[in-house]
Amino acid sequence: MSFSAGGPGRARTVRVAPSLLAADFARVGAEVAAVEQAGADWLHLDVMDGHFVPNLSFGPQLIAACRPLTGLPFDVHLMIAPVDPFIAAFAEAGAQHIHIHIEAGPHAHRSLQTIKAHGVKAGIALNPATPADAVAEVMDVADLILVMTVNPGFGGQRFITSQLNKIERLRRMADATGRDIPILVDGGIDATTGADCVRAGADTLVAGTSVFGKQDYRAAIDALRAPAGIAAGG
Ligand SMILES: O=C(CO)[C@H](O)[C@H](O)COP(=O)(O)O
Repeated sequence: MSFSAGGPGRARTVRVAPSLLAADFARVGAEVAAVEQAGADWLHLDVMDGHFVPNLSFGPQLIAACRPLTGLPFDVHLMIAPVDPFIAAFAEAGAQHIHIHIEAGPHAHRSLQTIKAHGVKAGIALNPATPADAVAEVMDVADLILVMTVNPGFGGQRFITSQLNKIERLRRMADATGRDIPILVDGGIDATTGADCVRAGADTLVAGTSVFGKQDYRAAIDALRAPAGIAAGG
């Protein structure tokens, strides 16, 4: 079946953003280069603090070390609280996008403004238990929306189907702004769940296991894009 990404009546480009969390950390530079060669659109970088989420990953030093290795936009997902003291460090490390969680508080609107003041696109992320309406009052400053389709903290989890309705609602809210606001989905994304998300209104598929867990990264990225029948994004 072929369909337009981004919901009914809207033709959008589908992007694939491999999540470095699932890469071989002993070969991180080579992994970054490999997904760029394989046709990734963005590189997704998951930062975890062991407090906002029950896991640790990496910080701005690793992101800065990867920055010279690739031309891919760095899509940095901060699963940390508090967030404000660290925004400058991630901007300076070379992020093109920084997502913060609406649940991380306490002043998400200010945090998004701070990200933008650094010349970086500001994304708002929602956990699965958080309703779409929770981000209504930050839509004026959000450049991107990141819908967690698993509970954050770990790769390799099962996609939570109830998030599809939320993606539809968020697509309507994003379109109502009159601005082009990408909607990312993150967690348990493969060719099947990714296609469901694109039908619901998402346009950017964050994928860890379904890219780095495969032998052939190009085939994996192509398989994620294929159900939408749409070419690589910008
Ligand atoms: O944010 C994340 C976890 O908090 C990861 O980006 C996400 O889980 C992707 O991993 P996978 O595709 O393996 O589910």
